[in-house]
Amino acid sequence: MNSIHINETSLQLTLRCRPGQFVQWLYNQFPDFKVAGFYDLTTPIFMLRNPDVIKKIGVKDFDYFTDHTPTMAGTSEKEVNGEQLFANSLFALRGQKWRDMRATLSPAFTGSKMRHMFELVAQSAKSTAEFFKAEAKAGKRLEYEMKDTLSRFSNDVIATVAFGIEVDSMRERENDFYVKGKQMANFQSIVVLLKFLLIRSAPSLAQKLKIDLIDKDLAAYFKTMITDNMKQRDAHGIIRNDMIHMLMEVRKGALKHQKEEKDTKDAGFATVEESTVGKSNHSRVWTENELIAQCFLFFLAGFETVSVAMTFLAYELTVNPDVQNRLYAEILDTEQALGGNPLTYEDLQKMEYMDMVVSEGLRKWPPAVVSDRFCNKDYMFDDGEGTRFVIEKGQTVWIPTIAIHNDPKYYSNPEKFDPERFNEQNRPNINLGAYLPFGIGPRNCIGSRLALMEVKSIMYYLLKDFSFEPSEKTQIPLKMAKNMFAMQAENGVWLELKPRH
Ligand code: HEM
Repeated sequence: MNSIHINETSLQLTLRCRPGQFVQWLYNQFPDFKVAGFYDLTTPIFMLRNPDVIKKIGVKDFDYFTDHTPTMAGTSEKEVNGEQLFANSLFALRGQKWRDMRATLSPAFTGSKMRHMFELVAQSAKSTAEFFKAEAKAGKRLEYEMKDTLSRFSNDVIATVAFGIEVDSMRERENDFYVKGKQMANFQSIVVLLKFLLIRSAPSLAQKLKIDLIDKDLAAYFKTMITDNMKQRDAHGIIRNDMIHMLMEVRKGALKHQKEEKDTKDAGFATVEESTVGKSNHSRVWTENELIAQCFLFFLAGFETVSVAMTFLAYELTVNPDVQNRLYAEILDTEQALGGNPLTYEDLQKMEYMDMVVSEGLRKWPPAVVSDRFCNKDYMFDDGEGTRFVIEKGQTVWIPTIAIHNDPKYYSNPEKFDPERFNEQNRPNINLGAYLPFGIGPRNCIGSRLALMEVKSIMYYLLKDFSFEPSEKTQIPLKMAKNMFAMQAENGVWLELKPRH
């Protein structure tokens, strides 16, 4: 192992750099090493540079690396007070409490639950396409910045799926849910950055002050929405196939994995199989706040990531018209086979080229550029080839997803957008330690099936009626903006939707 000393915190560096570039720069410093170390001032961080090492730490030796680094939450279960939202969310929870929450929520994200939720997602996708059709009919030119446009769609999906309300952010552009949601997801605001730094540098003080990354007033707004919604449903016996319904089932102890549930790759190649942790039993009873905290996380985890995935995919389809045409042909075939019936979750899953295209989009532009793990007991790293050293309890390891996805060692000509990497013949050759859009092991993204369903649905409904074309504002090739948390194009991703009929 070799190491490098960075005289700025990684926070400072990422503020000045483009996030993907920063990770790739670090990764490229040590091309011959499986693990490289760097110091974030005095804190050592181990960067895992090898797919087999990533699988070992992420899956086989998961018990040493169950949690994320406590930069945003207390360091122990006792330190997280019941009222905090982010700290009680699945992403931030630690140890046994995380295991219990994962097992509680896992049955809500299976293929069969997604099948039920599909209608809500498809409704939002259809409504978005209808909006563009109406604009075209009114004689308007359909030139849009896609991040803004598609984040309105992903906002409406989270509103309907996680908060149980219907909003229309394409037509009512400044609706409360969208405006407040955007504020909540804005991790670049100076207040959030200061809170982040305080939690990170003085966790005990942050704990005493009950600091939470989520703003109090915004939290109150969304919390009231959820509790009112639950009361209405209780009072009137309303059942709606969404996350609130699932959480109400959790309260009754009625949400369980179905025995016959098939899991592997059912929603697409990029999904990660749920581990035994997610399928285990526990007897913990959750408070209302602990359950509501999960809806907030679904918003934070699903809003930006899904918008980024869709935006960069739209760009690639625009600059690769041959891929777009082939995908359109598959959409037409699917529509014809439907014979006038509405698209179902199963139909979407059957679209093989769509899955190849989405998998390649997530390879080239992974919305989560890096994943981390926190070592919870001393770990002897041994690659069996002479490299042995201890990763101490309290130290952090990084999985540099974007760098691995763009390393020619694993993907030849990585700059090329080539869905054929994921065709039936090539799929078995992909090392799963080198394809990590939704992370790895038991701590992988619980929402991957929902995310893929969103991306595929919107692409289906938009491409059915419009082609994606470059406009004068399209920046080719794209340049990335200096943005600490998000993958963002410098001038946005502009393109034109041209009506097909
Ligand atoms: C394309 C979209 C998305 C991408 C690329 C993405 C990626 C990720 C990644 C990389 C992780 C960390 C995994 C690890 O460390 O191994 C994660 C965790 C998580 N994601 Fe996603 N995600 C997406 C969409 C969503 C959606 C729609 C939801 C919502 C419901 C969601 C909910 C979560 C949650 C709750 C966690 C924490 C899981 C845990 O700690 O047990 N994500 N996601």
